Amino acid sequence: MSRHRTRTRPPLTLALPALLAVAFLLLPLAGILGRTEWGEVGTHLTSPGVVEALRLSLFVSLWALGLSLLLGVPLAWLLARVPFKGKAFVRSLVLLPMVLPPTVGGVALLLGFGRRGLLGPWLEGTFGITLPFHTSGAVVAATFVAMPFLVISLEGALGGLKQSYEETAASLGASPVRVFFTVTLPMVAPGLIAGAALTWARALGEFGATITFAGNLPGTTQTLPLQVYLLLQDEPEAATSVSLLLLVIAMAVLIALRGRWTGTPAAARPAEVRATGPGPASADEAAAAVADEAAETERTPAGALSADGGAGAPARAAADPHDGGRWPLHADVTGFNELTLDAEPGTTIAVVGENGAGKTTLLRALLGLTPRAHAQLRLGDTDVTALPPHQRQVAWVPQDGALFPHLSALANTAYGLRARRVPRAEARREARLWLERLGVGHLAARKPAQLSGGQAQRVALARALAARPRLLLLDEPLAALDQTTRARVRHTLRTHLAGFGGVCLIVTHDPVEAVSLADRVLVLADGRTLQDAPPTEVTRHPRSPWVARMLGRNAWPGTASADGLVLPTGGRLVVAEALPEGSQALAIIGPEAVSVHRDRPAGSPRNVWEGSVREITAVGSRLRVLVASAQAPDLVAEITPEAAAELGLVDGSKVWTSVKATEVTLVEL
Ligand SMILES: Nc1ncnc2c1ncn2[C@@H]1O[C@H](COP(=O)(O)OP(=O)(O)OP(=O)(O)O)[C@@H](O)[C@H]1O
Repeated sequence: MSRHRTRTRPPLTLALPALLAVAFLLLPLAGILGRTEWGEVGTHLTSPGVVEALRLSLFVSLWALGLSLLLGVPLAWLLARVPFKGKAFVRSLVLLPMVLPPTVGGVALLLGFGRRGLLGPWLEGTFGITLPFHTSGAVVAATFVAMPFLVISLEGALGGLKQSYEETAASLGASPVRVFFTVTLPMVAPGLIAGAALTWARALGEFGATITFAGNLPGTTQTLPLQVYLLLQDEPEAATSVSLLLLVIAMAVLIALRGRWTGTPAAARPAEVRATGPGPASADEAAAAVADEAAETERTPAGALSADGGAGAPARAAADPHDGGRWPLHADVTGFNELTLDAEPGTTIAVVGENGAGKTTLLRALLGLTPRAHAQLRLGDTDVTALPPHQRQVAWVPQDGALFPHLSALANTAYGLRARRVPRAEARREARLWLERLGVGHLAARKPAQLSGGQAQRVALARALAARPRLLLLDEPLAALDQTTRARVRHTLRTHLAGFGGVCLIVTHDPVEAVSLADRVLVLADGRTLQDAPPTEVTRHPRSPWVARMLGRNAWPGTASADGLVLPTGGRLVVAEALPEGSQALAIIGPEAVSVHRDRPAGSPRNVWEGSVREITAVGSRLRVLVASAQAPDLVAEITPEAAAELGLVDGSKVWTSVKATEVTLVEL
């Protein structure tokens, strides 16, 4: 869709009333400007009465702002974050002073806090405070009408803030208070500043509630708006000058905010990610990637700068900043996930499974961030089950990295160390070391918005590793990267995970990642373990059609018979090594084991089907041919482009496929 809208002439029926509305709003302002006696403005505004009222107005409005911040910030936080009964009522209560006529507000304040009001006698008896006819009364009146601006603006900003920022900060070791002051508050700052400015401007202009509740005593409660009202009777020119002053202040606030009062935190935008499609989907590619990376690893000593490390990393980057601890993992997870996980220090486990299988829920349970699943978790000798997320030493890299947008790459990376009270200089030095190890040392001063998707991911990883975790959780760490960057970062990741003394869980949908990065593949289905085995075992004997297909294999479920498998369609598959008859099984056929022929093949293969080519796709230097048949499920064959040309294969070609019985592996389900 084009980003440029064609300029169209607005329909007259809309344009006319809209213009009238603008004129309606503009005319009174023009009146003030037109009637101002410009030569006298200085005299009017410096008269003792006006100076006194201005001083009082500033005093009252700043106090009202202070009170609004003190009470309104927690209230906005409560409304945005905590589910509780009666929230709609509280929100209406907050908004009420905005729609209530201010004089009614003043009456209500009198009946609540006045001398004969509900709380007044107690305030007077206990503290000697009498609000009406006192400056404090003017402050209360201004706070009453102005605080809603702060609360709704901040609530909007907090609501728009993705919680993964705060959760990541907690996983890096920051206490809730630290998270609030170092992440939440800076990220909602635009909303907070806008709300505060509007609150102040509203308090400065308050009239009705103040005159009703606090009276109109010069020097005590007579603020500028009240003075304007008085001056209008005796000195209309002076009233115009003071009105002009208030108008200028109000306009200045609005112009400074430029519409930011909607409260959307500008900083909430995650670092731009250059997303591309999912990764290659064949086990061969995975194997090729492993081979490539093994070669790379040979050339790159562990701990040294990676292949993509960026030029000029200093030699000290080769020092190992891992603190040398070894933390085996034991987890019993209950709830949506029902599984037990044991892993030796240094194990990398790829967590795979269909959408909704419970991968993210498992990670969040280990972090202690979800009530949907509970993890009894032991890391090394420490049982961390009862500890809050920030004390578990479980670092989490969510899918989008969740780099704090208001901090530089360096400050992001140092965040976990600072949270653990490492002195600033040392934390920054160690953070720089990690950035260099991950090949992004030269980007230390950049903000996340100035990083590419790949760079941001590496910074996020550096940040997690720098926090000295005992368990590392990576949620699709490479999903957002293009193929080339993905291969590089994968290599970097492997190098650094090799030195990590804890367990690392990587959620992935990419078979290359699962096979090449992990020592074990944990396959989840409905929150439970379907398979937990080394990648080679999962590739050879996948225990679910989904995993098999994810790894690029053909997977046909069926019922074991004496010589092979009976397919649900009624067809048969002959295998060399049969399973006990009647058991449910999965036949795994590598696409390279499927032969494609133009005519029915003669000779040994017993599994022969007639079909037609439905799709031909290129995968690396080979072609994958999808053949549909009436007698068997769809079958993918992998052949060379030369073979395809010889056979004259195009979409729709009639072909025969065959698979030797020895090439089929049956896996009992
Ligand atoms: N907050 C929640 N409340 C209720 N159900 C939820 C919540 N979050 C997730 N679920 C459900 O729990 C199940 C597991 O979700 P989870 O996000 O862990 O799956 P996943 O394996 O990570 O999926 P994906 O690959 O799509 O990210 C899904 O059925 C999902 O709909």
